[in-house]
Parts: sequence; structure tokens; C-alpha cells
Amino acid sequence: MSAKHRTLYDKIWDAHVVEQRDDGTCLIFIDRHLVHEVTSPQAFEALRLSGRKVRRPELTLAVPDHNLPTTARVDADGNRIPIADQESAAQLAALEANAPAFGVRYFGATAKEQGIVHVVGPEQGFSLPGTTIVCGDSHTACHGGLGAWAFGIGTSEVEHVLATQTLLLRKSRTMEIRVEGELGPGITSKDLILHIIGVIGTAGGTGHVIEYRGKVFEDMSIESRLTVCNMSIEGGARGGMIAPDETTFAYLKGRNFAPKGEEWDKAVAYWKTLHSDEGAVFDKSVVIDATEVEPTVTWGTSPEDVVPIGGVVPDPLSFADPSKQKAARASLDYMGLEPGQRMDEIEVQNIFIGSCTNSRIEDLRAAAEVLRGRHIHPNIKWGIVVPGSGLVKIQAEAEGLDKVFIDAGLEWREPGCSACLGMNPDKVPMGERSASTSNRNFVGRQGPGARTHLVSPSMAAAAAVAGRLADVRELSKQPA
Ligand SMILES: CC(C)[C@H](C(=O)O)[C@@H](O)C(=O)O
Ligand code: SF4
Repeated sequence: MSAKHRTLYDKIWDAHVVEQRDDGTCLIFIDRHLVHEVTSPQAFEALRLSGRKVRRPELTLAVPDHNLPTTARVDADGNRIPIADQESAAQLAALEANAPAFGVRYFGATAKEQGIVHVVGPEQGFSLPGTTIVCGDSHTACHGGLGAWAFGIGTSEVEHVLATQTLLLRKSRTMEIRVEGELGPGITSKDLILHIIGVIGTAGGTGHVIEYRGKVFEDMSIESRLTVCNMSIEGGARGGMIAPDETTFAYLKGRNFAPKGEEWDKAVAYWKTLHSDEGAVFDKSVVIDATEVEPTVTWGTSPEDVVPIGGVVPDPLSFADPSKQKAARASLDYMGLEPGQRMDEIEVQNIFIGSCTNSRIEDLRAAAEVLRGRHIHPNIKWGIVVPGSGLVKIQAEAEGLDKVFIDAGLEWREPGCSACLGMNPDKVPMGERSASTSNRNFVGRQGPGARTHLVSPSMAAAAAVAGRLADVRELSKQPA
């Protein structure tokens, strides 16, 4: 047992210890295992070779997302369109064969429930408060938005979880990110998390599990909480979570795999105990003033390279640390930017609205609100909107959002990871620049030589209209 006054993370940890080892590690029970096509083929193959089964197939959910093209998946006769890329096709085929062979629940490429694994888990009520959730994917912390302890694992751990439903872990340290005050008008959860990563840096959360605390998070929708927790890994953290509350319960009620009837009442009673006790001590604490958060954009090739839209590209010499100076110089070189250049004068040629950070219905509504009655700028050569799941797509179409995007000149696609990373045909061309709602602006992330500026959905829409990075608050003042 941990201390008397426990943090949310302590409580979830304590509830999942199967066995404590002398070396300080614990065998932890894993409640939920999400599986996608990239990190699972070898794990299933290893099980097959050793003649083992999936220990708890009902706690496992598989869905392809990374490699699927986001163009039509069936032809006019209803036949599946094959994937041209051989490696992608092989990974998809492996998952399609492995799921039924091992009795694992599977949402296939053409199922309406298919989507990005981190969008599907919450949407299906598969991800629940107080659960341990793993996936062979670094953005698994996303599910912490529901009050779960969720974290990414490697392929050998995927195999371990498939075979045993447990993991041998060492407890992380705890970190509180307390946000005080309120966000200004037009400032979103994406701006906030980019700002936070700017403050703590990409190593700020190393070795820690973050709990995001404060009224800002209590007031947030689940979609926004998922966006915040999603990027915990970009701040170096092992996980990120927000205590579950009435908003969480209302979001989950009635969802496909959420508990029903009496089970629901029991679950809610338990979930209500899942918050850090008064007097609980965190190993590290950071306080952020919400009123300081502006619409935030990145200028470099690390998610910590952030600046308000009203700011300028920084001078590498402005950083105290010589290694950061060197990194900034390399970033500016790659990004084709000069110190002192105004952020809102940087022209973009590509728009990507999607990814597990920002492809839920609320994100699409926010982008559509800016684009309604407007058209994309002639600078924009390619702009796509990629819903996070088939169900998000259906909902968006029922609200007419697809028409708003298409009328504005953007493409409306099938669900998947898409241009978030260059593993499928959606890529930003060499040397071109994108305003992207994804979570990583690494060198080559959106394709070889692609230059990525991370933004919120409404800021991506503003960039589409302006043909450059732009302050959505300025645009909103003008008539459409
Ligand atoms: C391909 C996958 C393993 C990878 C990850 O671990 O996160 C991807 O989802 C990413 O966002 O870079
Ligand atoms: S959308 Fe991007 S960040 Fe999310 S799982 Fe897919 S590739 Fe990774």
C-alpha cells in the first residue's frame, strides 16, 4: 500500500498489484489491451511459435489504423480495394488473420466502428475510469482523459500482455500539473497542452505519471481531456490522467462496452472514489496560469518548440542551453525559417485535420465552425479532414460537417492515422509546410522533408482560409 493520502495514480496502482517482488517491481494486472496492425504481428507470431493462447481475449480489442489508406476502401461493386504498399498490406493481413485465430474482438478496415485505436477505445466504452490500459503505441496516455492509467508498451510487452494479461512494472513518480484560472475565449485544450509542453519541455515528465488538475479540466469535455492526455508522452511522461467526474460518467453511459444496469451503478460508485486525496503529495508539481495561454503554434521540430501565434520565430541564441541552441539552429534550417519572422506570416500549403489528438466530433465541429461559408486560400494545395473513426464520420455527416469541409475546398476521408505520420499514402510533399492538428512535428514525420506546424483544429481551419498561420480570433471577427 502507498501513503495514507493517495494520488489517483497510487489508487489505480494499488488496485492492480498482483504480486510484489523483492526487487521493487510489481506484477500489474492489465484491464484493457488495444492492438493495432503495426506493433502486433511479431507478438502474435511469438505466441503461435510457443503454442500459447491469448489469456483474456475479451479484454483485448484490435483495430487497424496506421497503414490504411484514407481513400475509399471498397469499389463500386462492394469489393475491398487492395493496399498497394506491400508492407502495409502484410501488416493488415496479419491482424485480420490473427484476431479471429486468437479469438480477439476485431473492428476491420470496413467496419463502421473502425478508427484510430485511441479514438475507438473511449468511444466504445472499452476504456474506463480506474482501469489499466496498454497498447503498443506511444499515445496510449490519451485514455487517461477518462481517468484511466494508460501507457504505451513495446512489441515484446504486447506479447507478454497477450499471453498473461499482466506486466512487470516499477512504479513511476507522480507529477501534478495544476492549471489555475480560466482559458480565454477561442483558446482550446490543444493550445493548452502545447503551452504546457512548452513550459515543461519534452523531458519535463520523464519517469512520471502526470495528473492534470484544476477547474479548467473539470470544465472540459471528455474530447478535450483526451486531447490533453494524448500529448503527455510529448512531455516525456509515462502517462497522463484526469480524475473521472460526472462529465466522464455522462460520456460513458450507454456506450457499447460500458457496464450496464446494476453493474453501471456499482462502477460509478467505485469511480467516484478515484481522485487524489486531499493532502496527497506529488513528487513534482508545476503550476500553469491559464490566462497566459494564447492560440499556440510550433516553429521547430520538437513539440516543445511552441510560441503564441502573435509571436515570432525565436533566435537560437535566446536559449541559455548550448545544446538547445544547436537544436534550434537545426530546426530552423529544416523548417526553412529565419529568427524574428512573424509566425502569422508563415505561408502553408497543406492542411491536416485529424489524428488521435484532434479527430473527434468536437474537433471537427470546431474546424467546421471556422470554415462554414468560407473557402480555402489559393496557397493551399492539399487539405484533408480525417475523422477519427467511422462513428465520428457518421455523426459528422449527420450534422452536415462533411459538406462544410468539401464546400470550403478540403477533402473528406475515411478514418485512420493518415498524415499524422508517413506510414500510408497521405503525406506532405518534400519542402512543403503544413498546419496540422496532430501531435508530432519531428523531422520527416509527415513525409520526407515535410515541415509541420502543430495547431488546434480551429487554428488549422484559420490557416486553410488565410493560406498562412493565422490567429483564429482575428478571422472570427470578420464576416464569412
Ligand atoms: C507506429 C506506432 C508504434 C507509433 C507510436 O508508438 O506512437 C505511432 O503511433 C506514432 O504516433 O508515432
Ligand atoms: S494518429 Fe498519429 S499519434 Fe495517433 S496513433 Fe496514429 S500515428 Fe500515432
